[in-house]
Amino acid sequence: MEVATHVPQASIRGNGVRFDQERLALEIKNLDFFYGNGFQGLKSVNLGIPEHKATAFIGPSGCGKSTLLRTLNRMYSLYPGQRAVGEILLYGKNILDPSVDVNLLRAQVGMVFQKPTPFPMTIYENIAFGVRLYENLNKSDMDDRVEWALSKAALWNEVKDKLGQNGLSLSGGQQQRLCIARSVAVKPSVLLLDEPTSALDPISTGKVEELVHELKRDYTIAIVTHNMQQAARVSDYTAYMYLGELIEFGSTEELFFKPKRKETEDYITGRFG
Ligand SMILES: Nc1ncnc2c1ncn2[C@@H]1O[C@H](COP(=O)(O)OP(=O)(O)OP(=O)(O)O)[C@@H](O)[C@H]1O
Repeated sequence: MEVATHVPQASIRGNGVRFDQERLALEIKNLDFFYGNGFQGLKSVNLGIPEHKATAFIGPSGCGKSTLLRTLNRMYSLYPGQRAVGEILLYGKNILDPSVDVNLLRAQVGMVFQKPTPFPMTIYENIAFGVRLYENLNKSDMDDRVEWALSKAALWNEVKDKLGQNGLSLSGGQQQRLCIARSVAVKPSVLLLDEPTSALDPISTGKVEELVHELKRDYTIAIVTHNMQQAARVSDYTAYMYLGELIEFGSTEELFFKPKRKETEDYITGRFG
């Protein structure tokens, strides 16, 4: 796979933001998205997502946050008639190219959904099942991988004595961390989190937020959230969207404290949305 080089000094990405010396995991170029009924969900989105950072997508309900996230591993292509036009470069390779193997893509770009979705199988199998699709590990290596993934998702200590129990027997917050472990187990480079805490209690939410901080050391994270405080807590960069357009993108601090666009300021300050 082609590897993107460091972005040159003062290069411009995503509505004017500068990424001095940031390496981009994903570059979205002139992206339009159409639902099966012809509705245009994204309009000419240009955005660079820096490697090993957390980037939040915020904006009012229906602005296209989830639509954008679902283009990044072509999740939309499970639905007939939906199409993305433009380019999404993952380390320089266009994932919208029809020759891309979407199963391999989804291992490289993992996704965690709003509601925890463990498989109805044991905790161990929840992790091992996905790994077996891509790798042929012996029992001892698979045991190590399961422990590694559960540790990465800060769940190992809570489940190490009950790996044979059904994943659905865990609490909601534990189930969500199990889903994160399942994505991590296949060693992705990017993790997409679609409102990962909206079904969780505050303590579980805090654990998942802490996890985002830990995980971005090894993975690039894109997170959709309707909660601005959460975006401010977990992300390094924030994209504000409205009606399918990317209105403003910048460091989270700048976007929240010194937004460049009036629309962003109105949303952040609660005058709109
Ligand atoms: N399957 C679909 N067919 C047609 N239009 C759709 C479909 N799914 C979503 N949309 C429309 O696309 C737009 C963007 O939806 P999307 O789910 O990306 O918004 P969002 O910003 O994630 O919203 P929320 O915060 O409410 O989850 C909305 O106007 C929505 O009605």
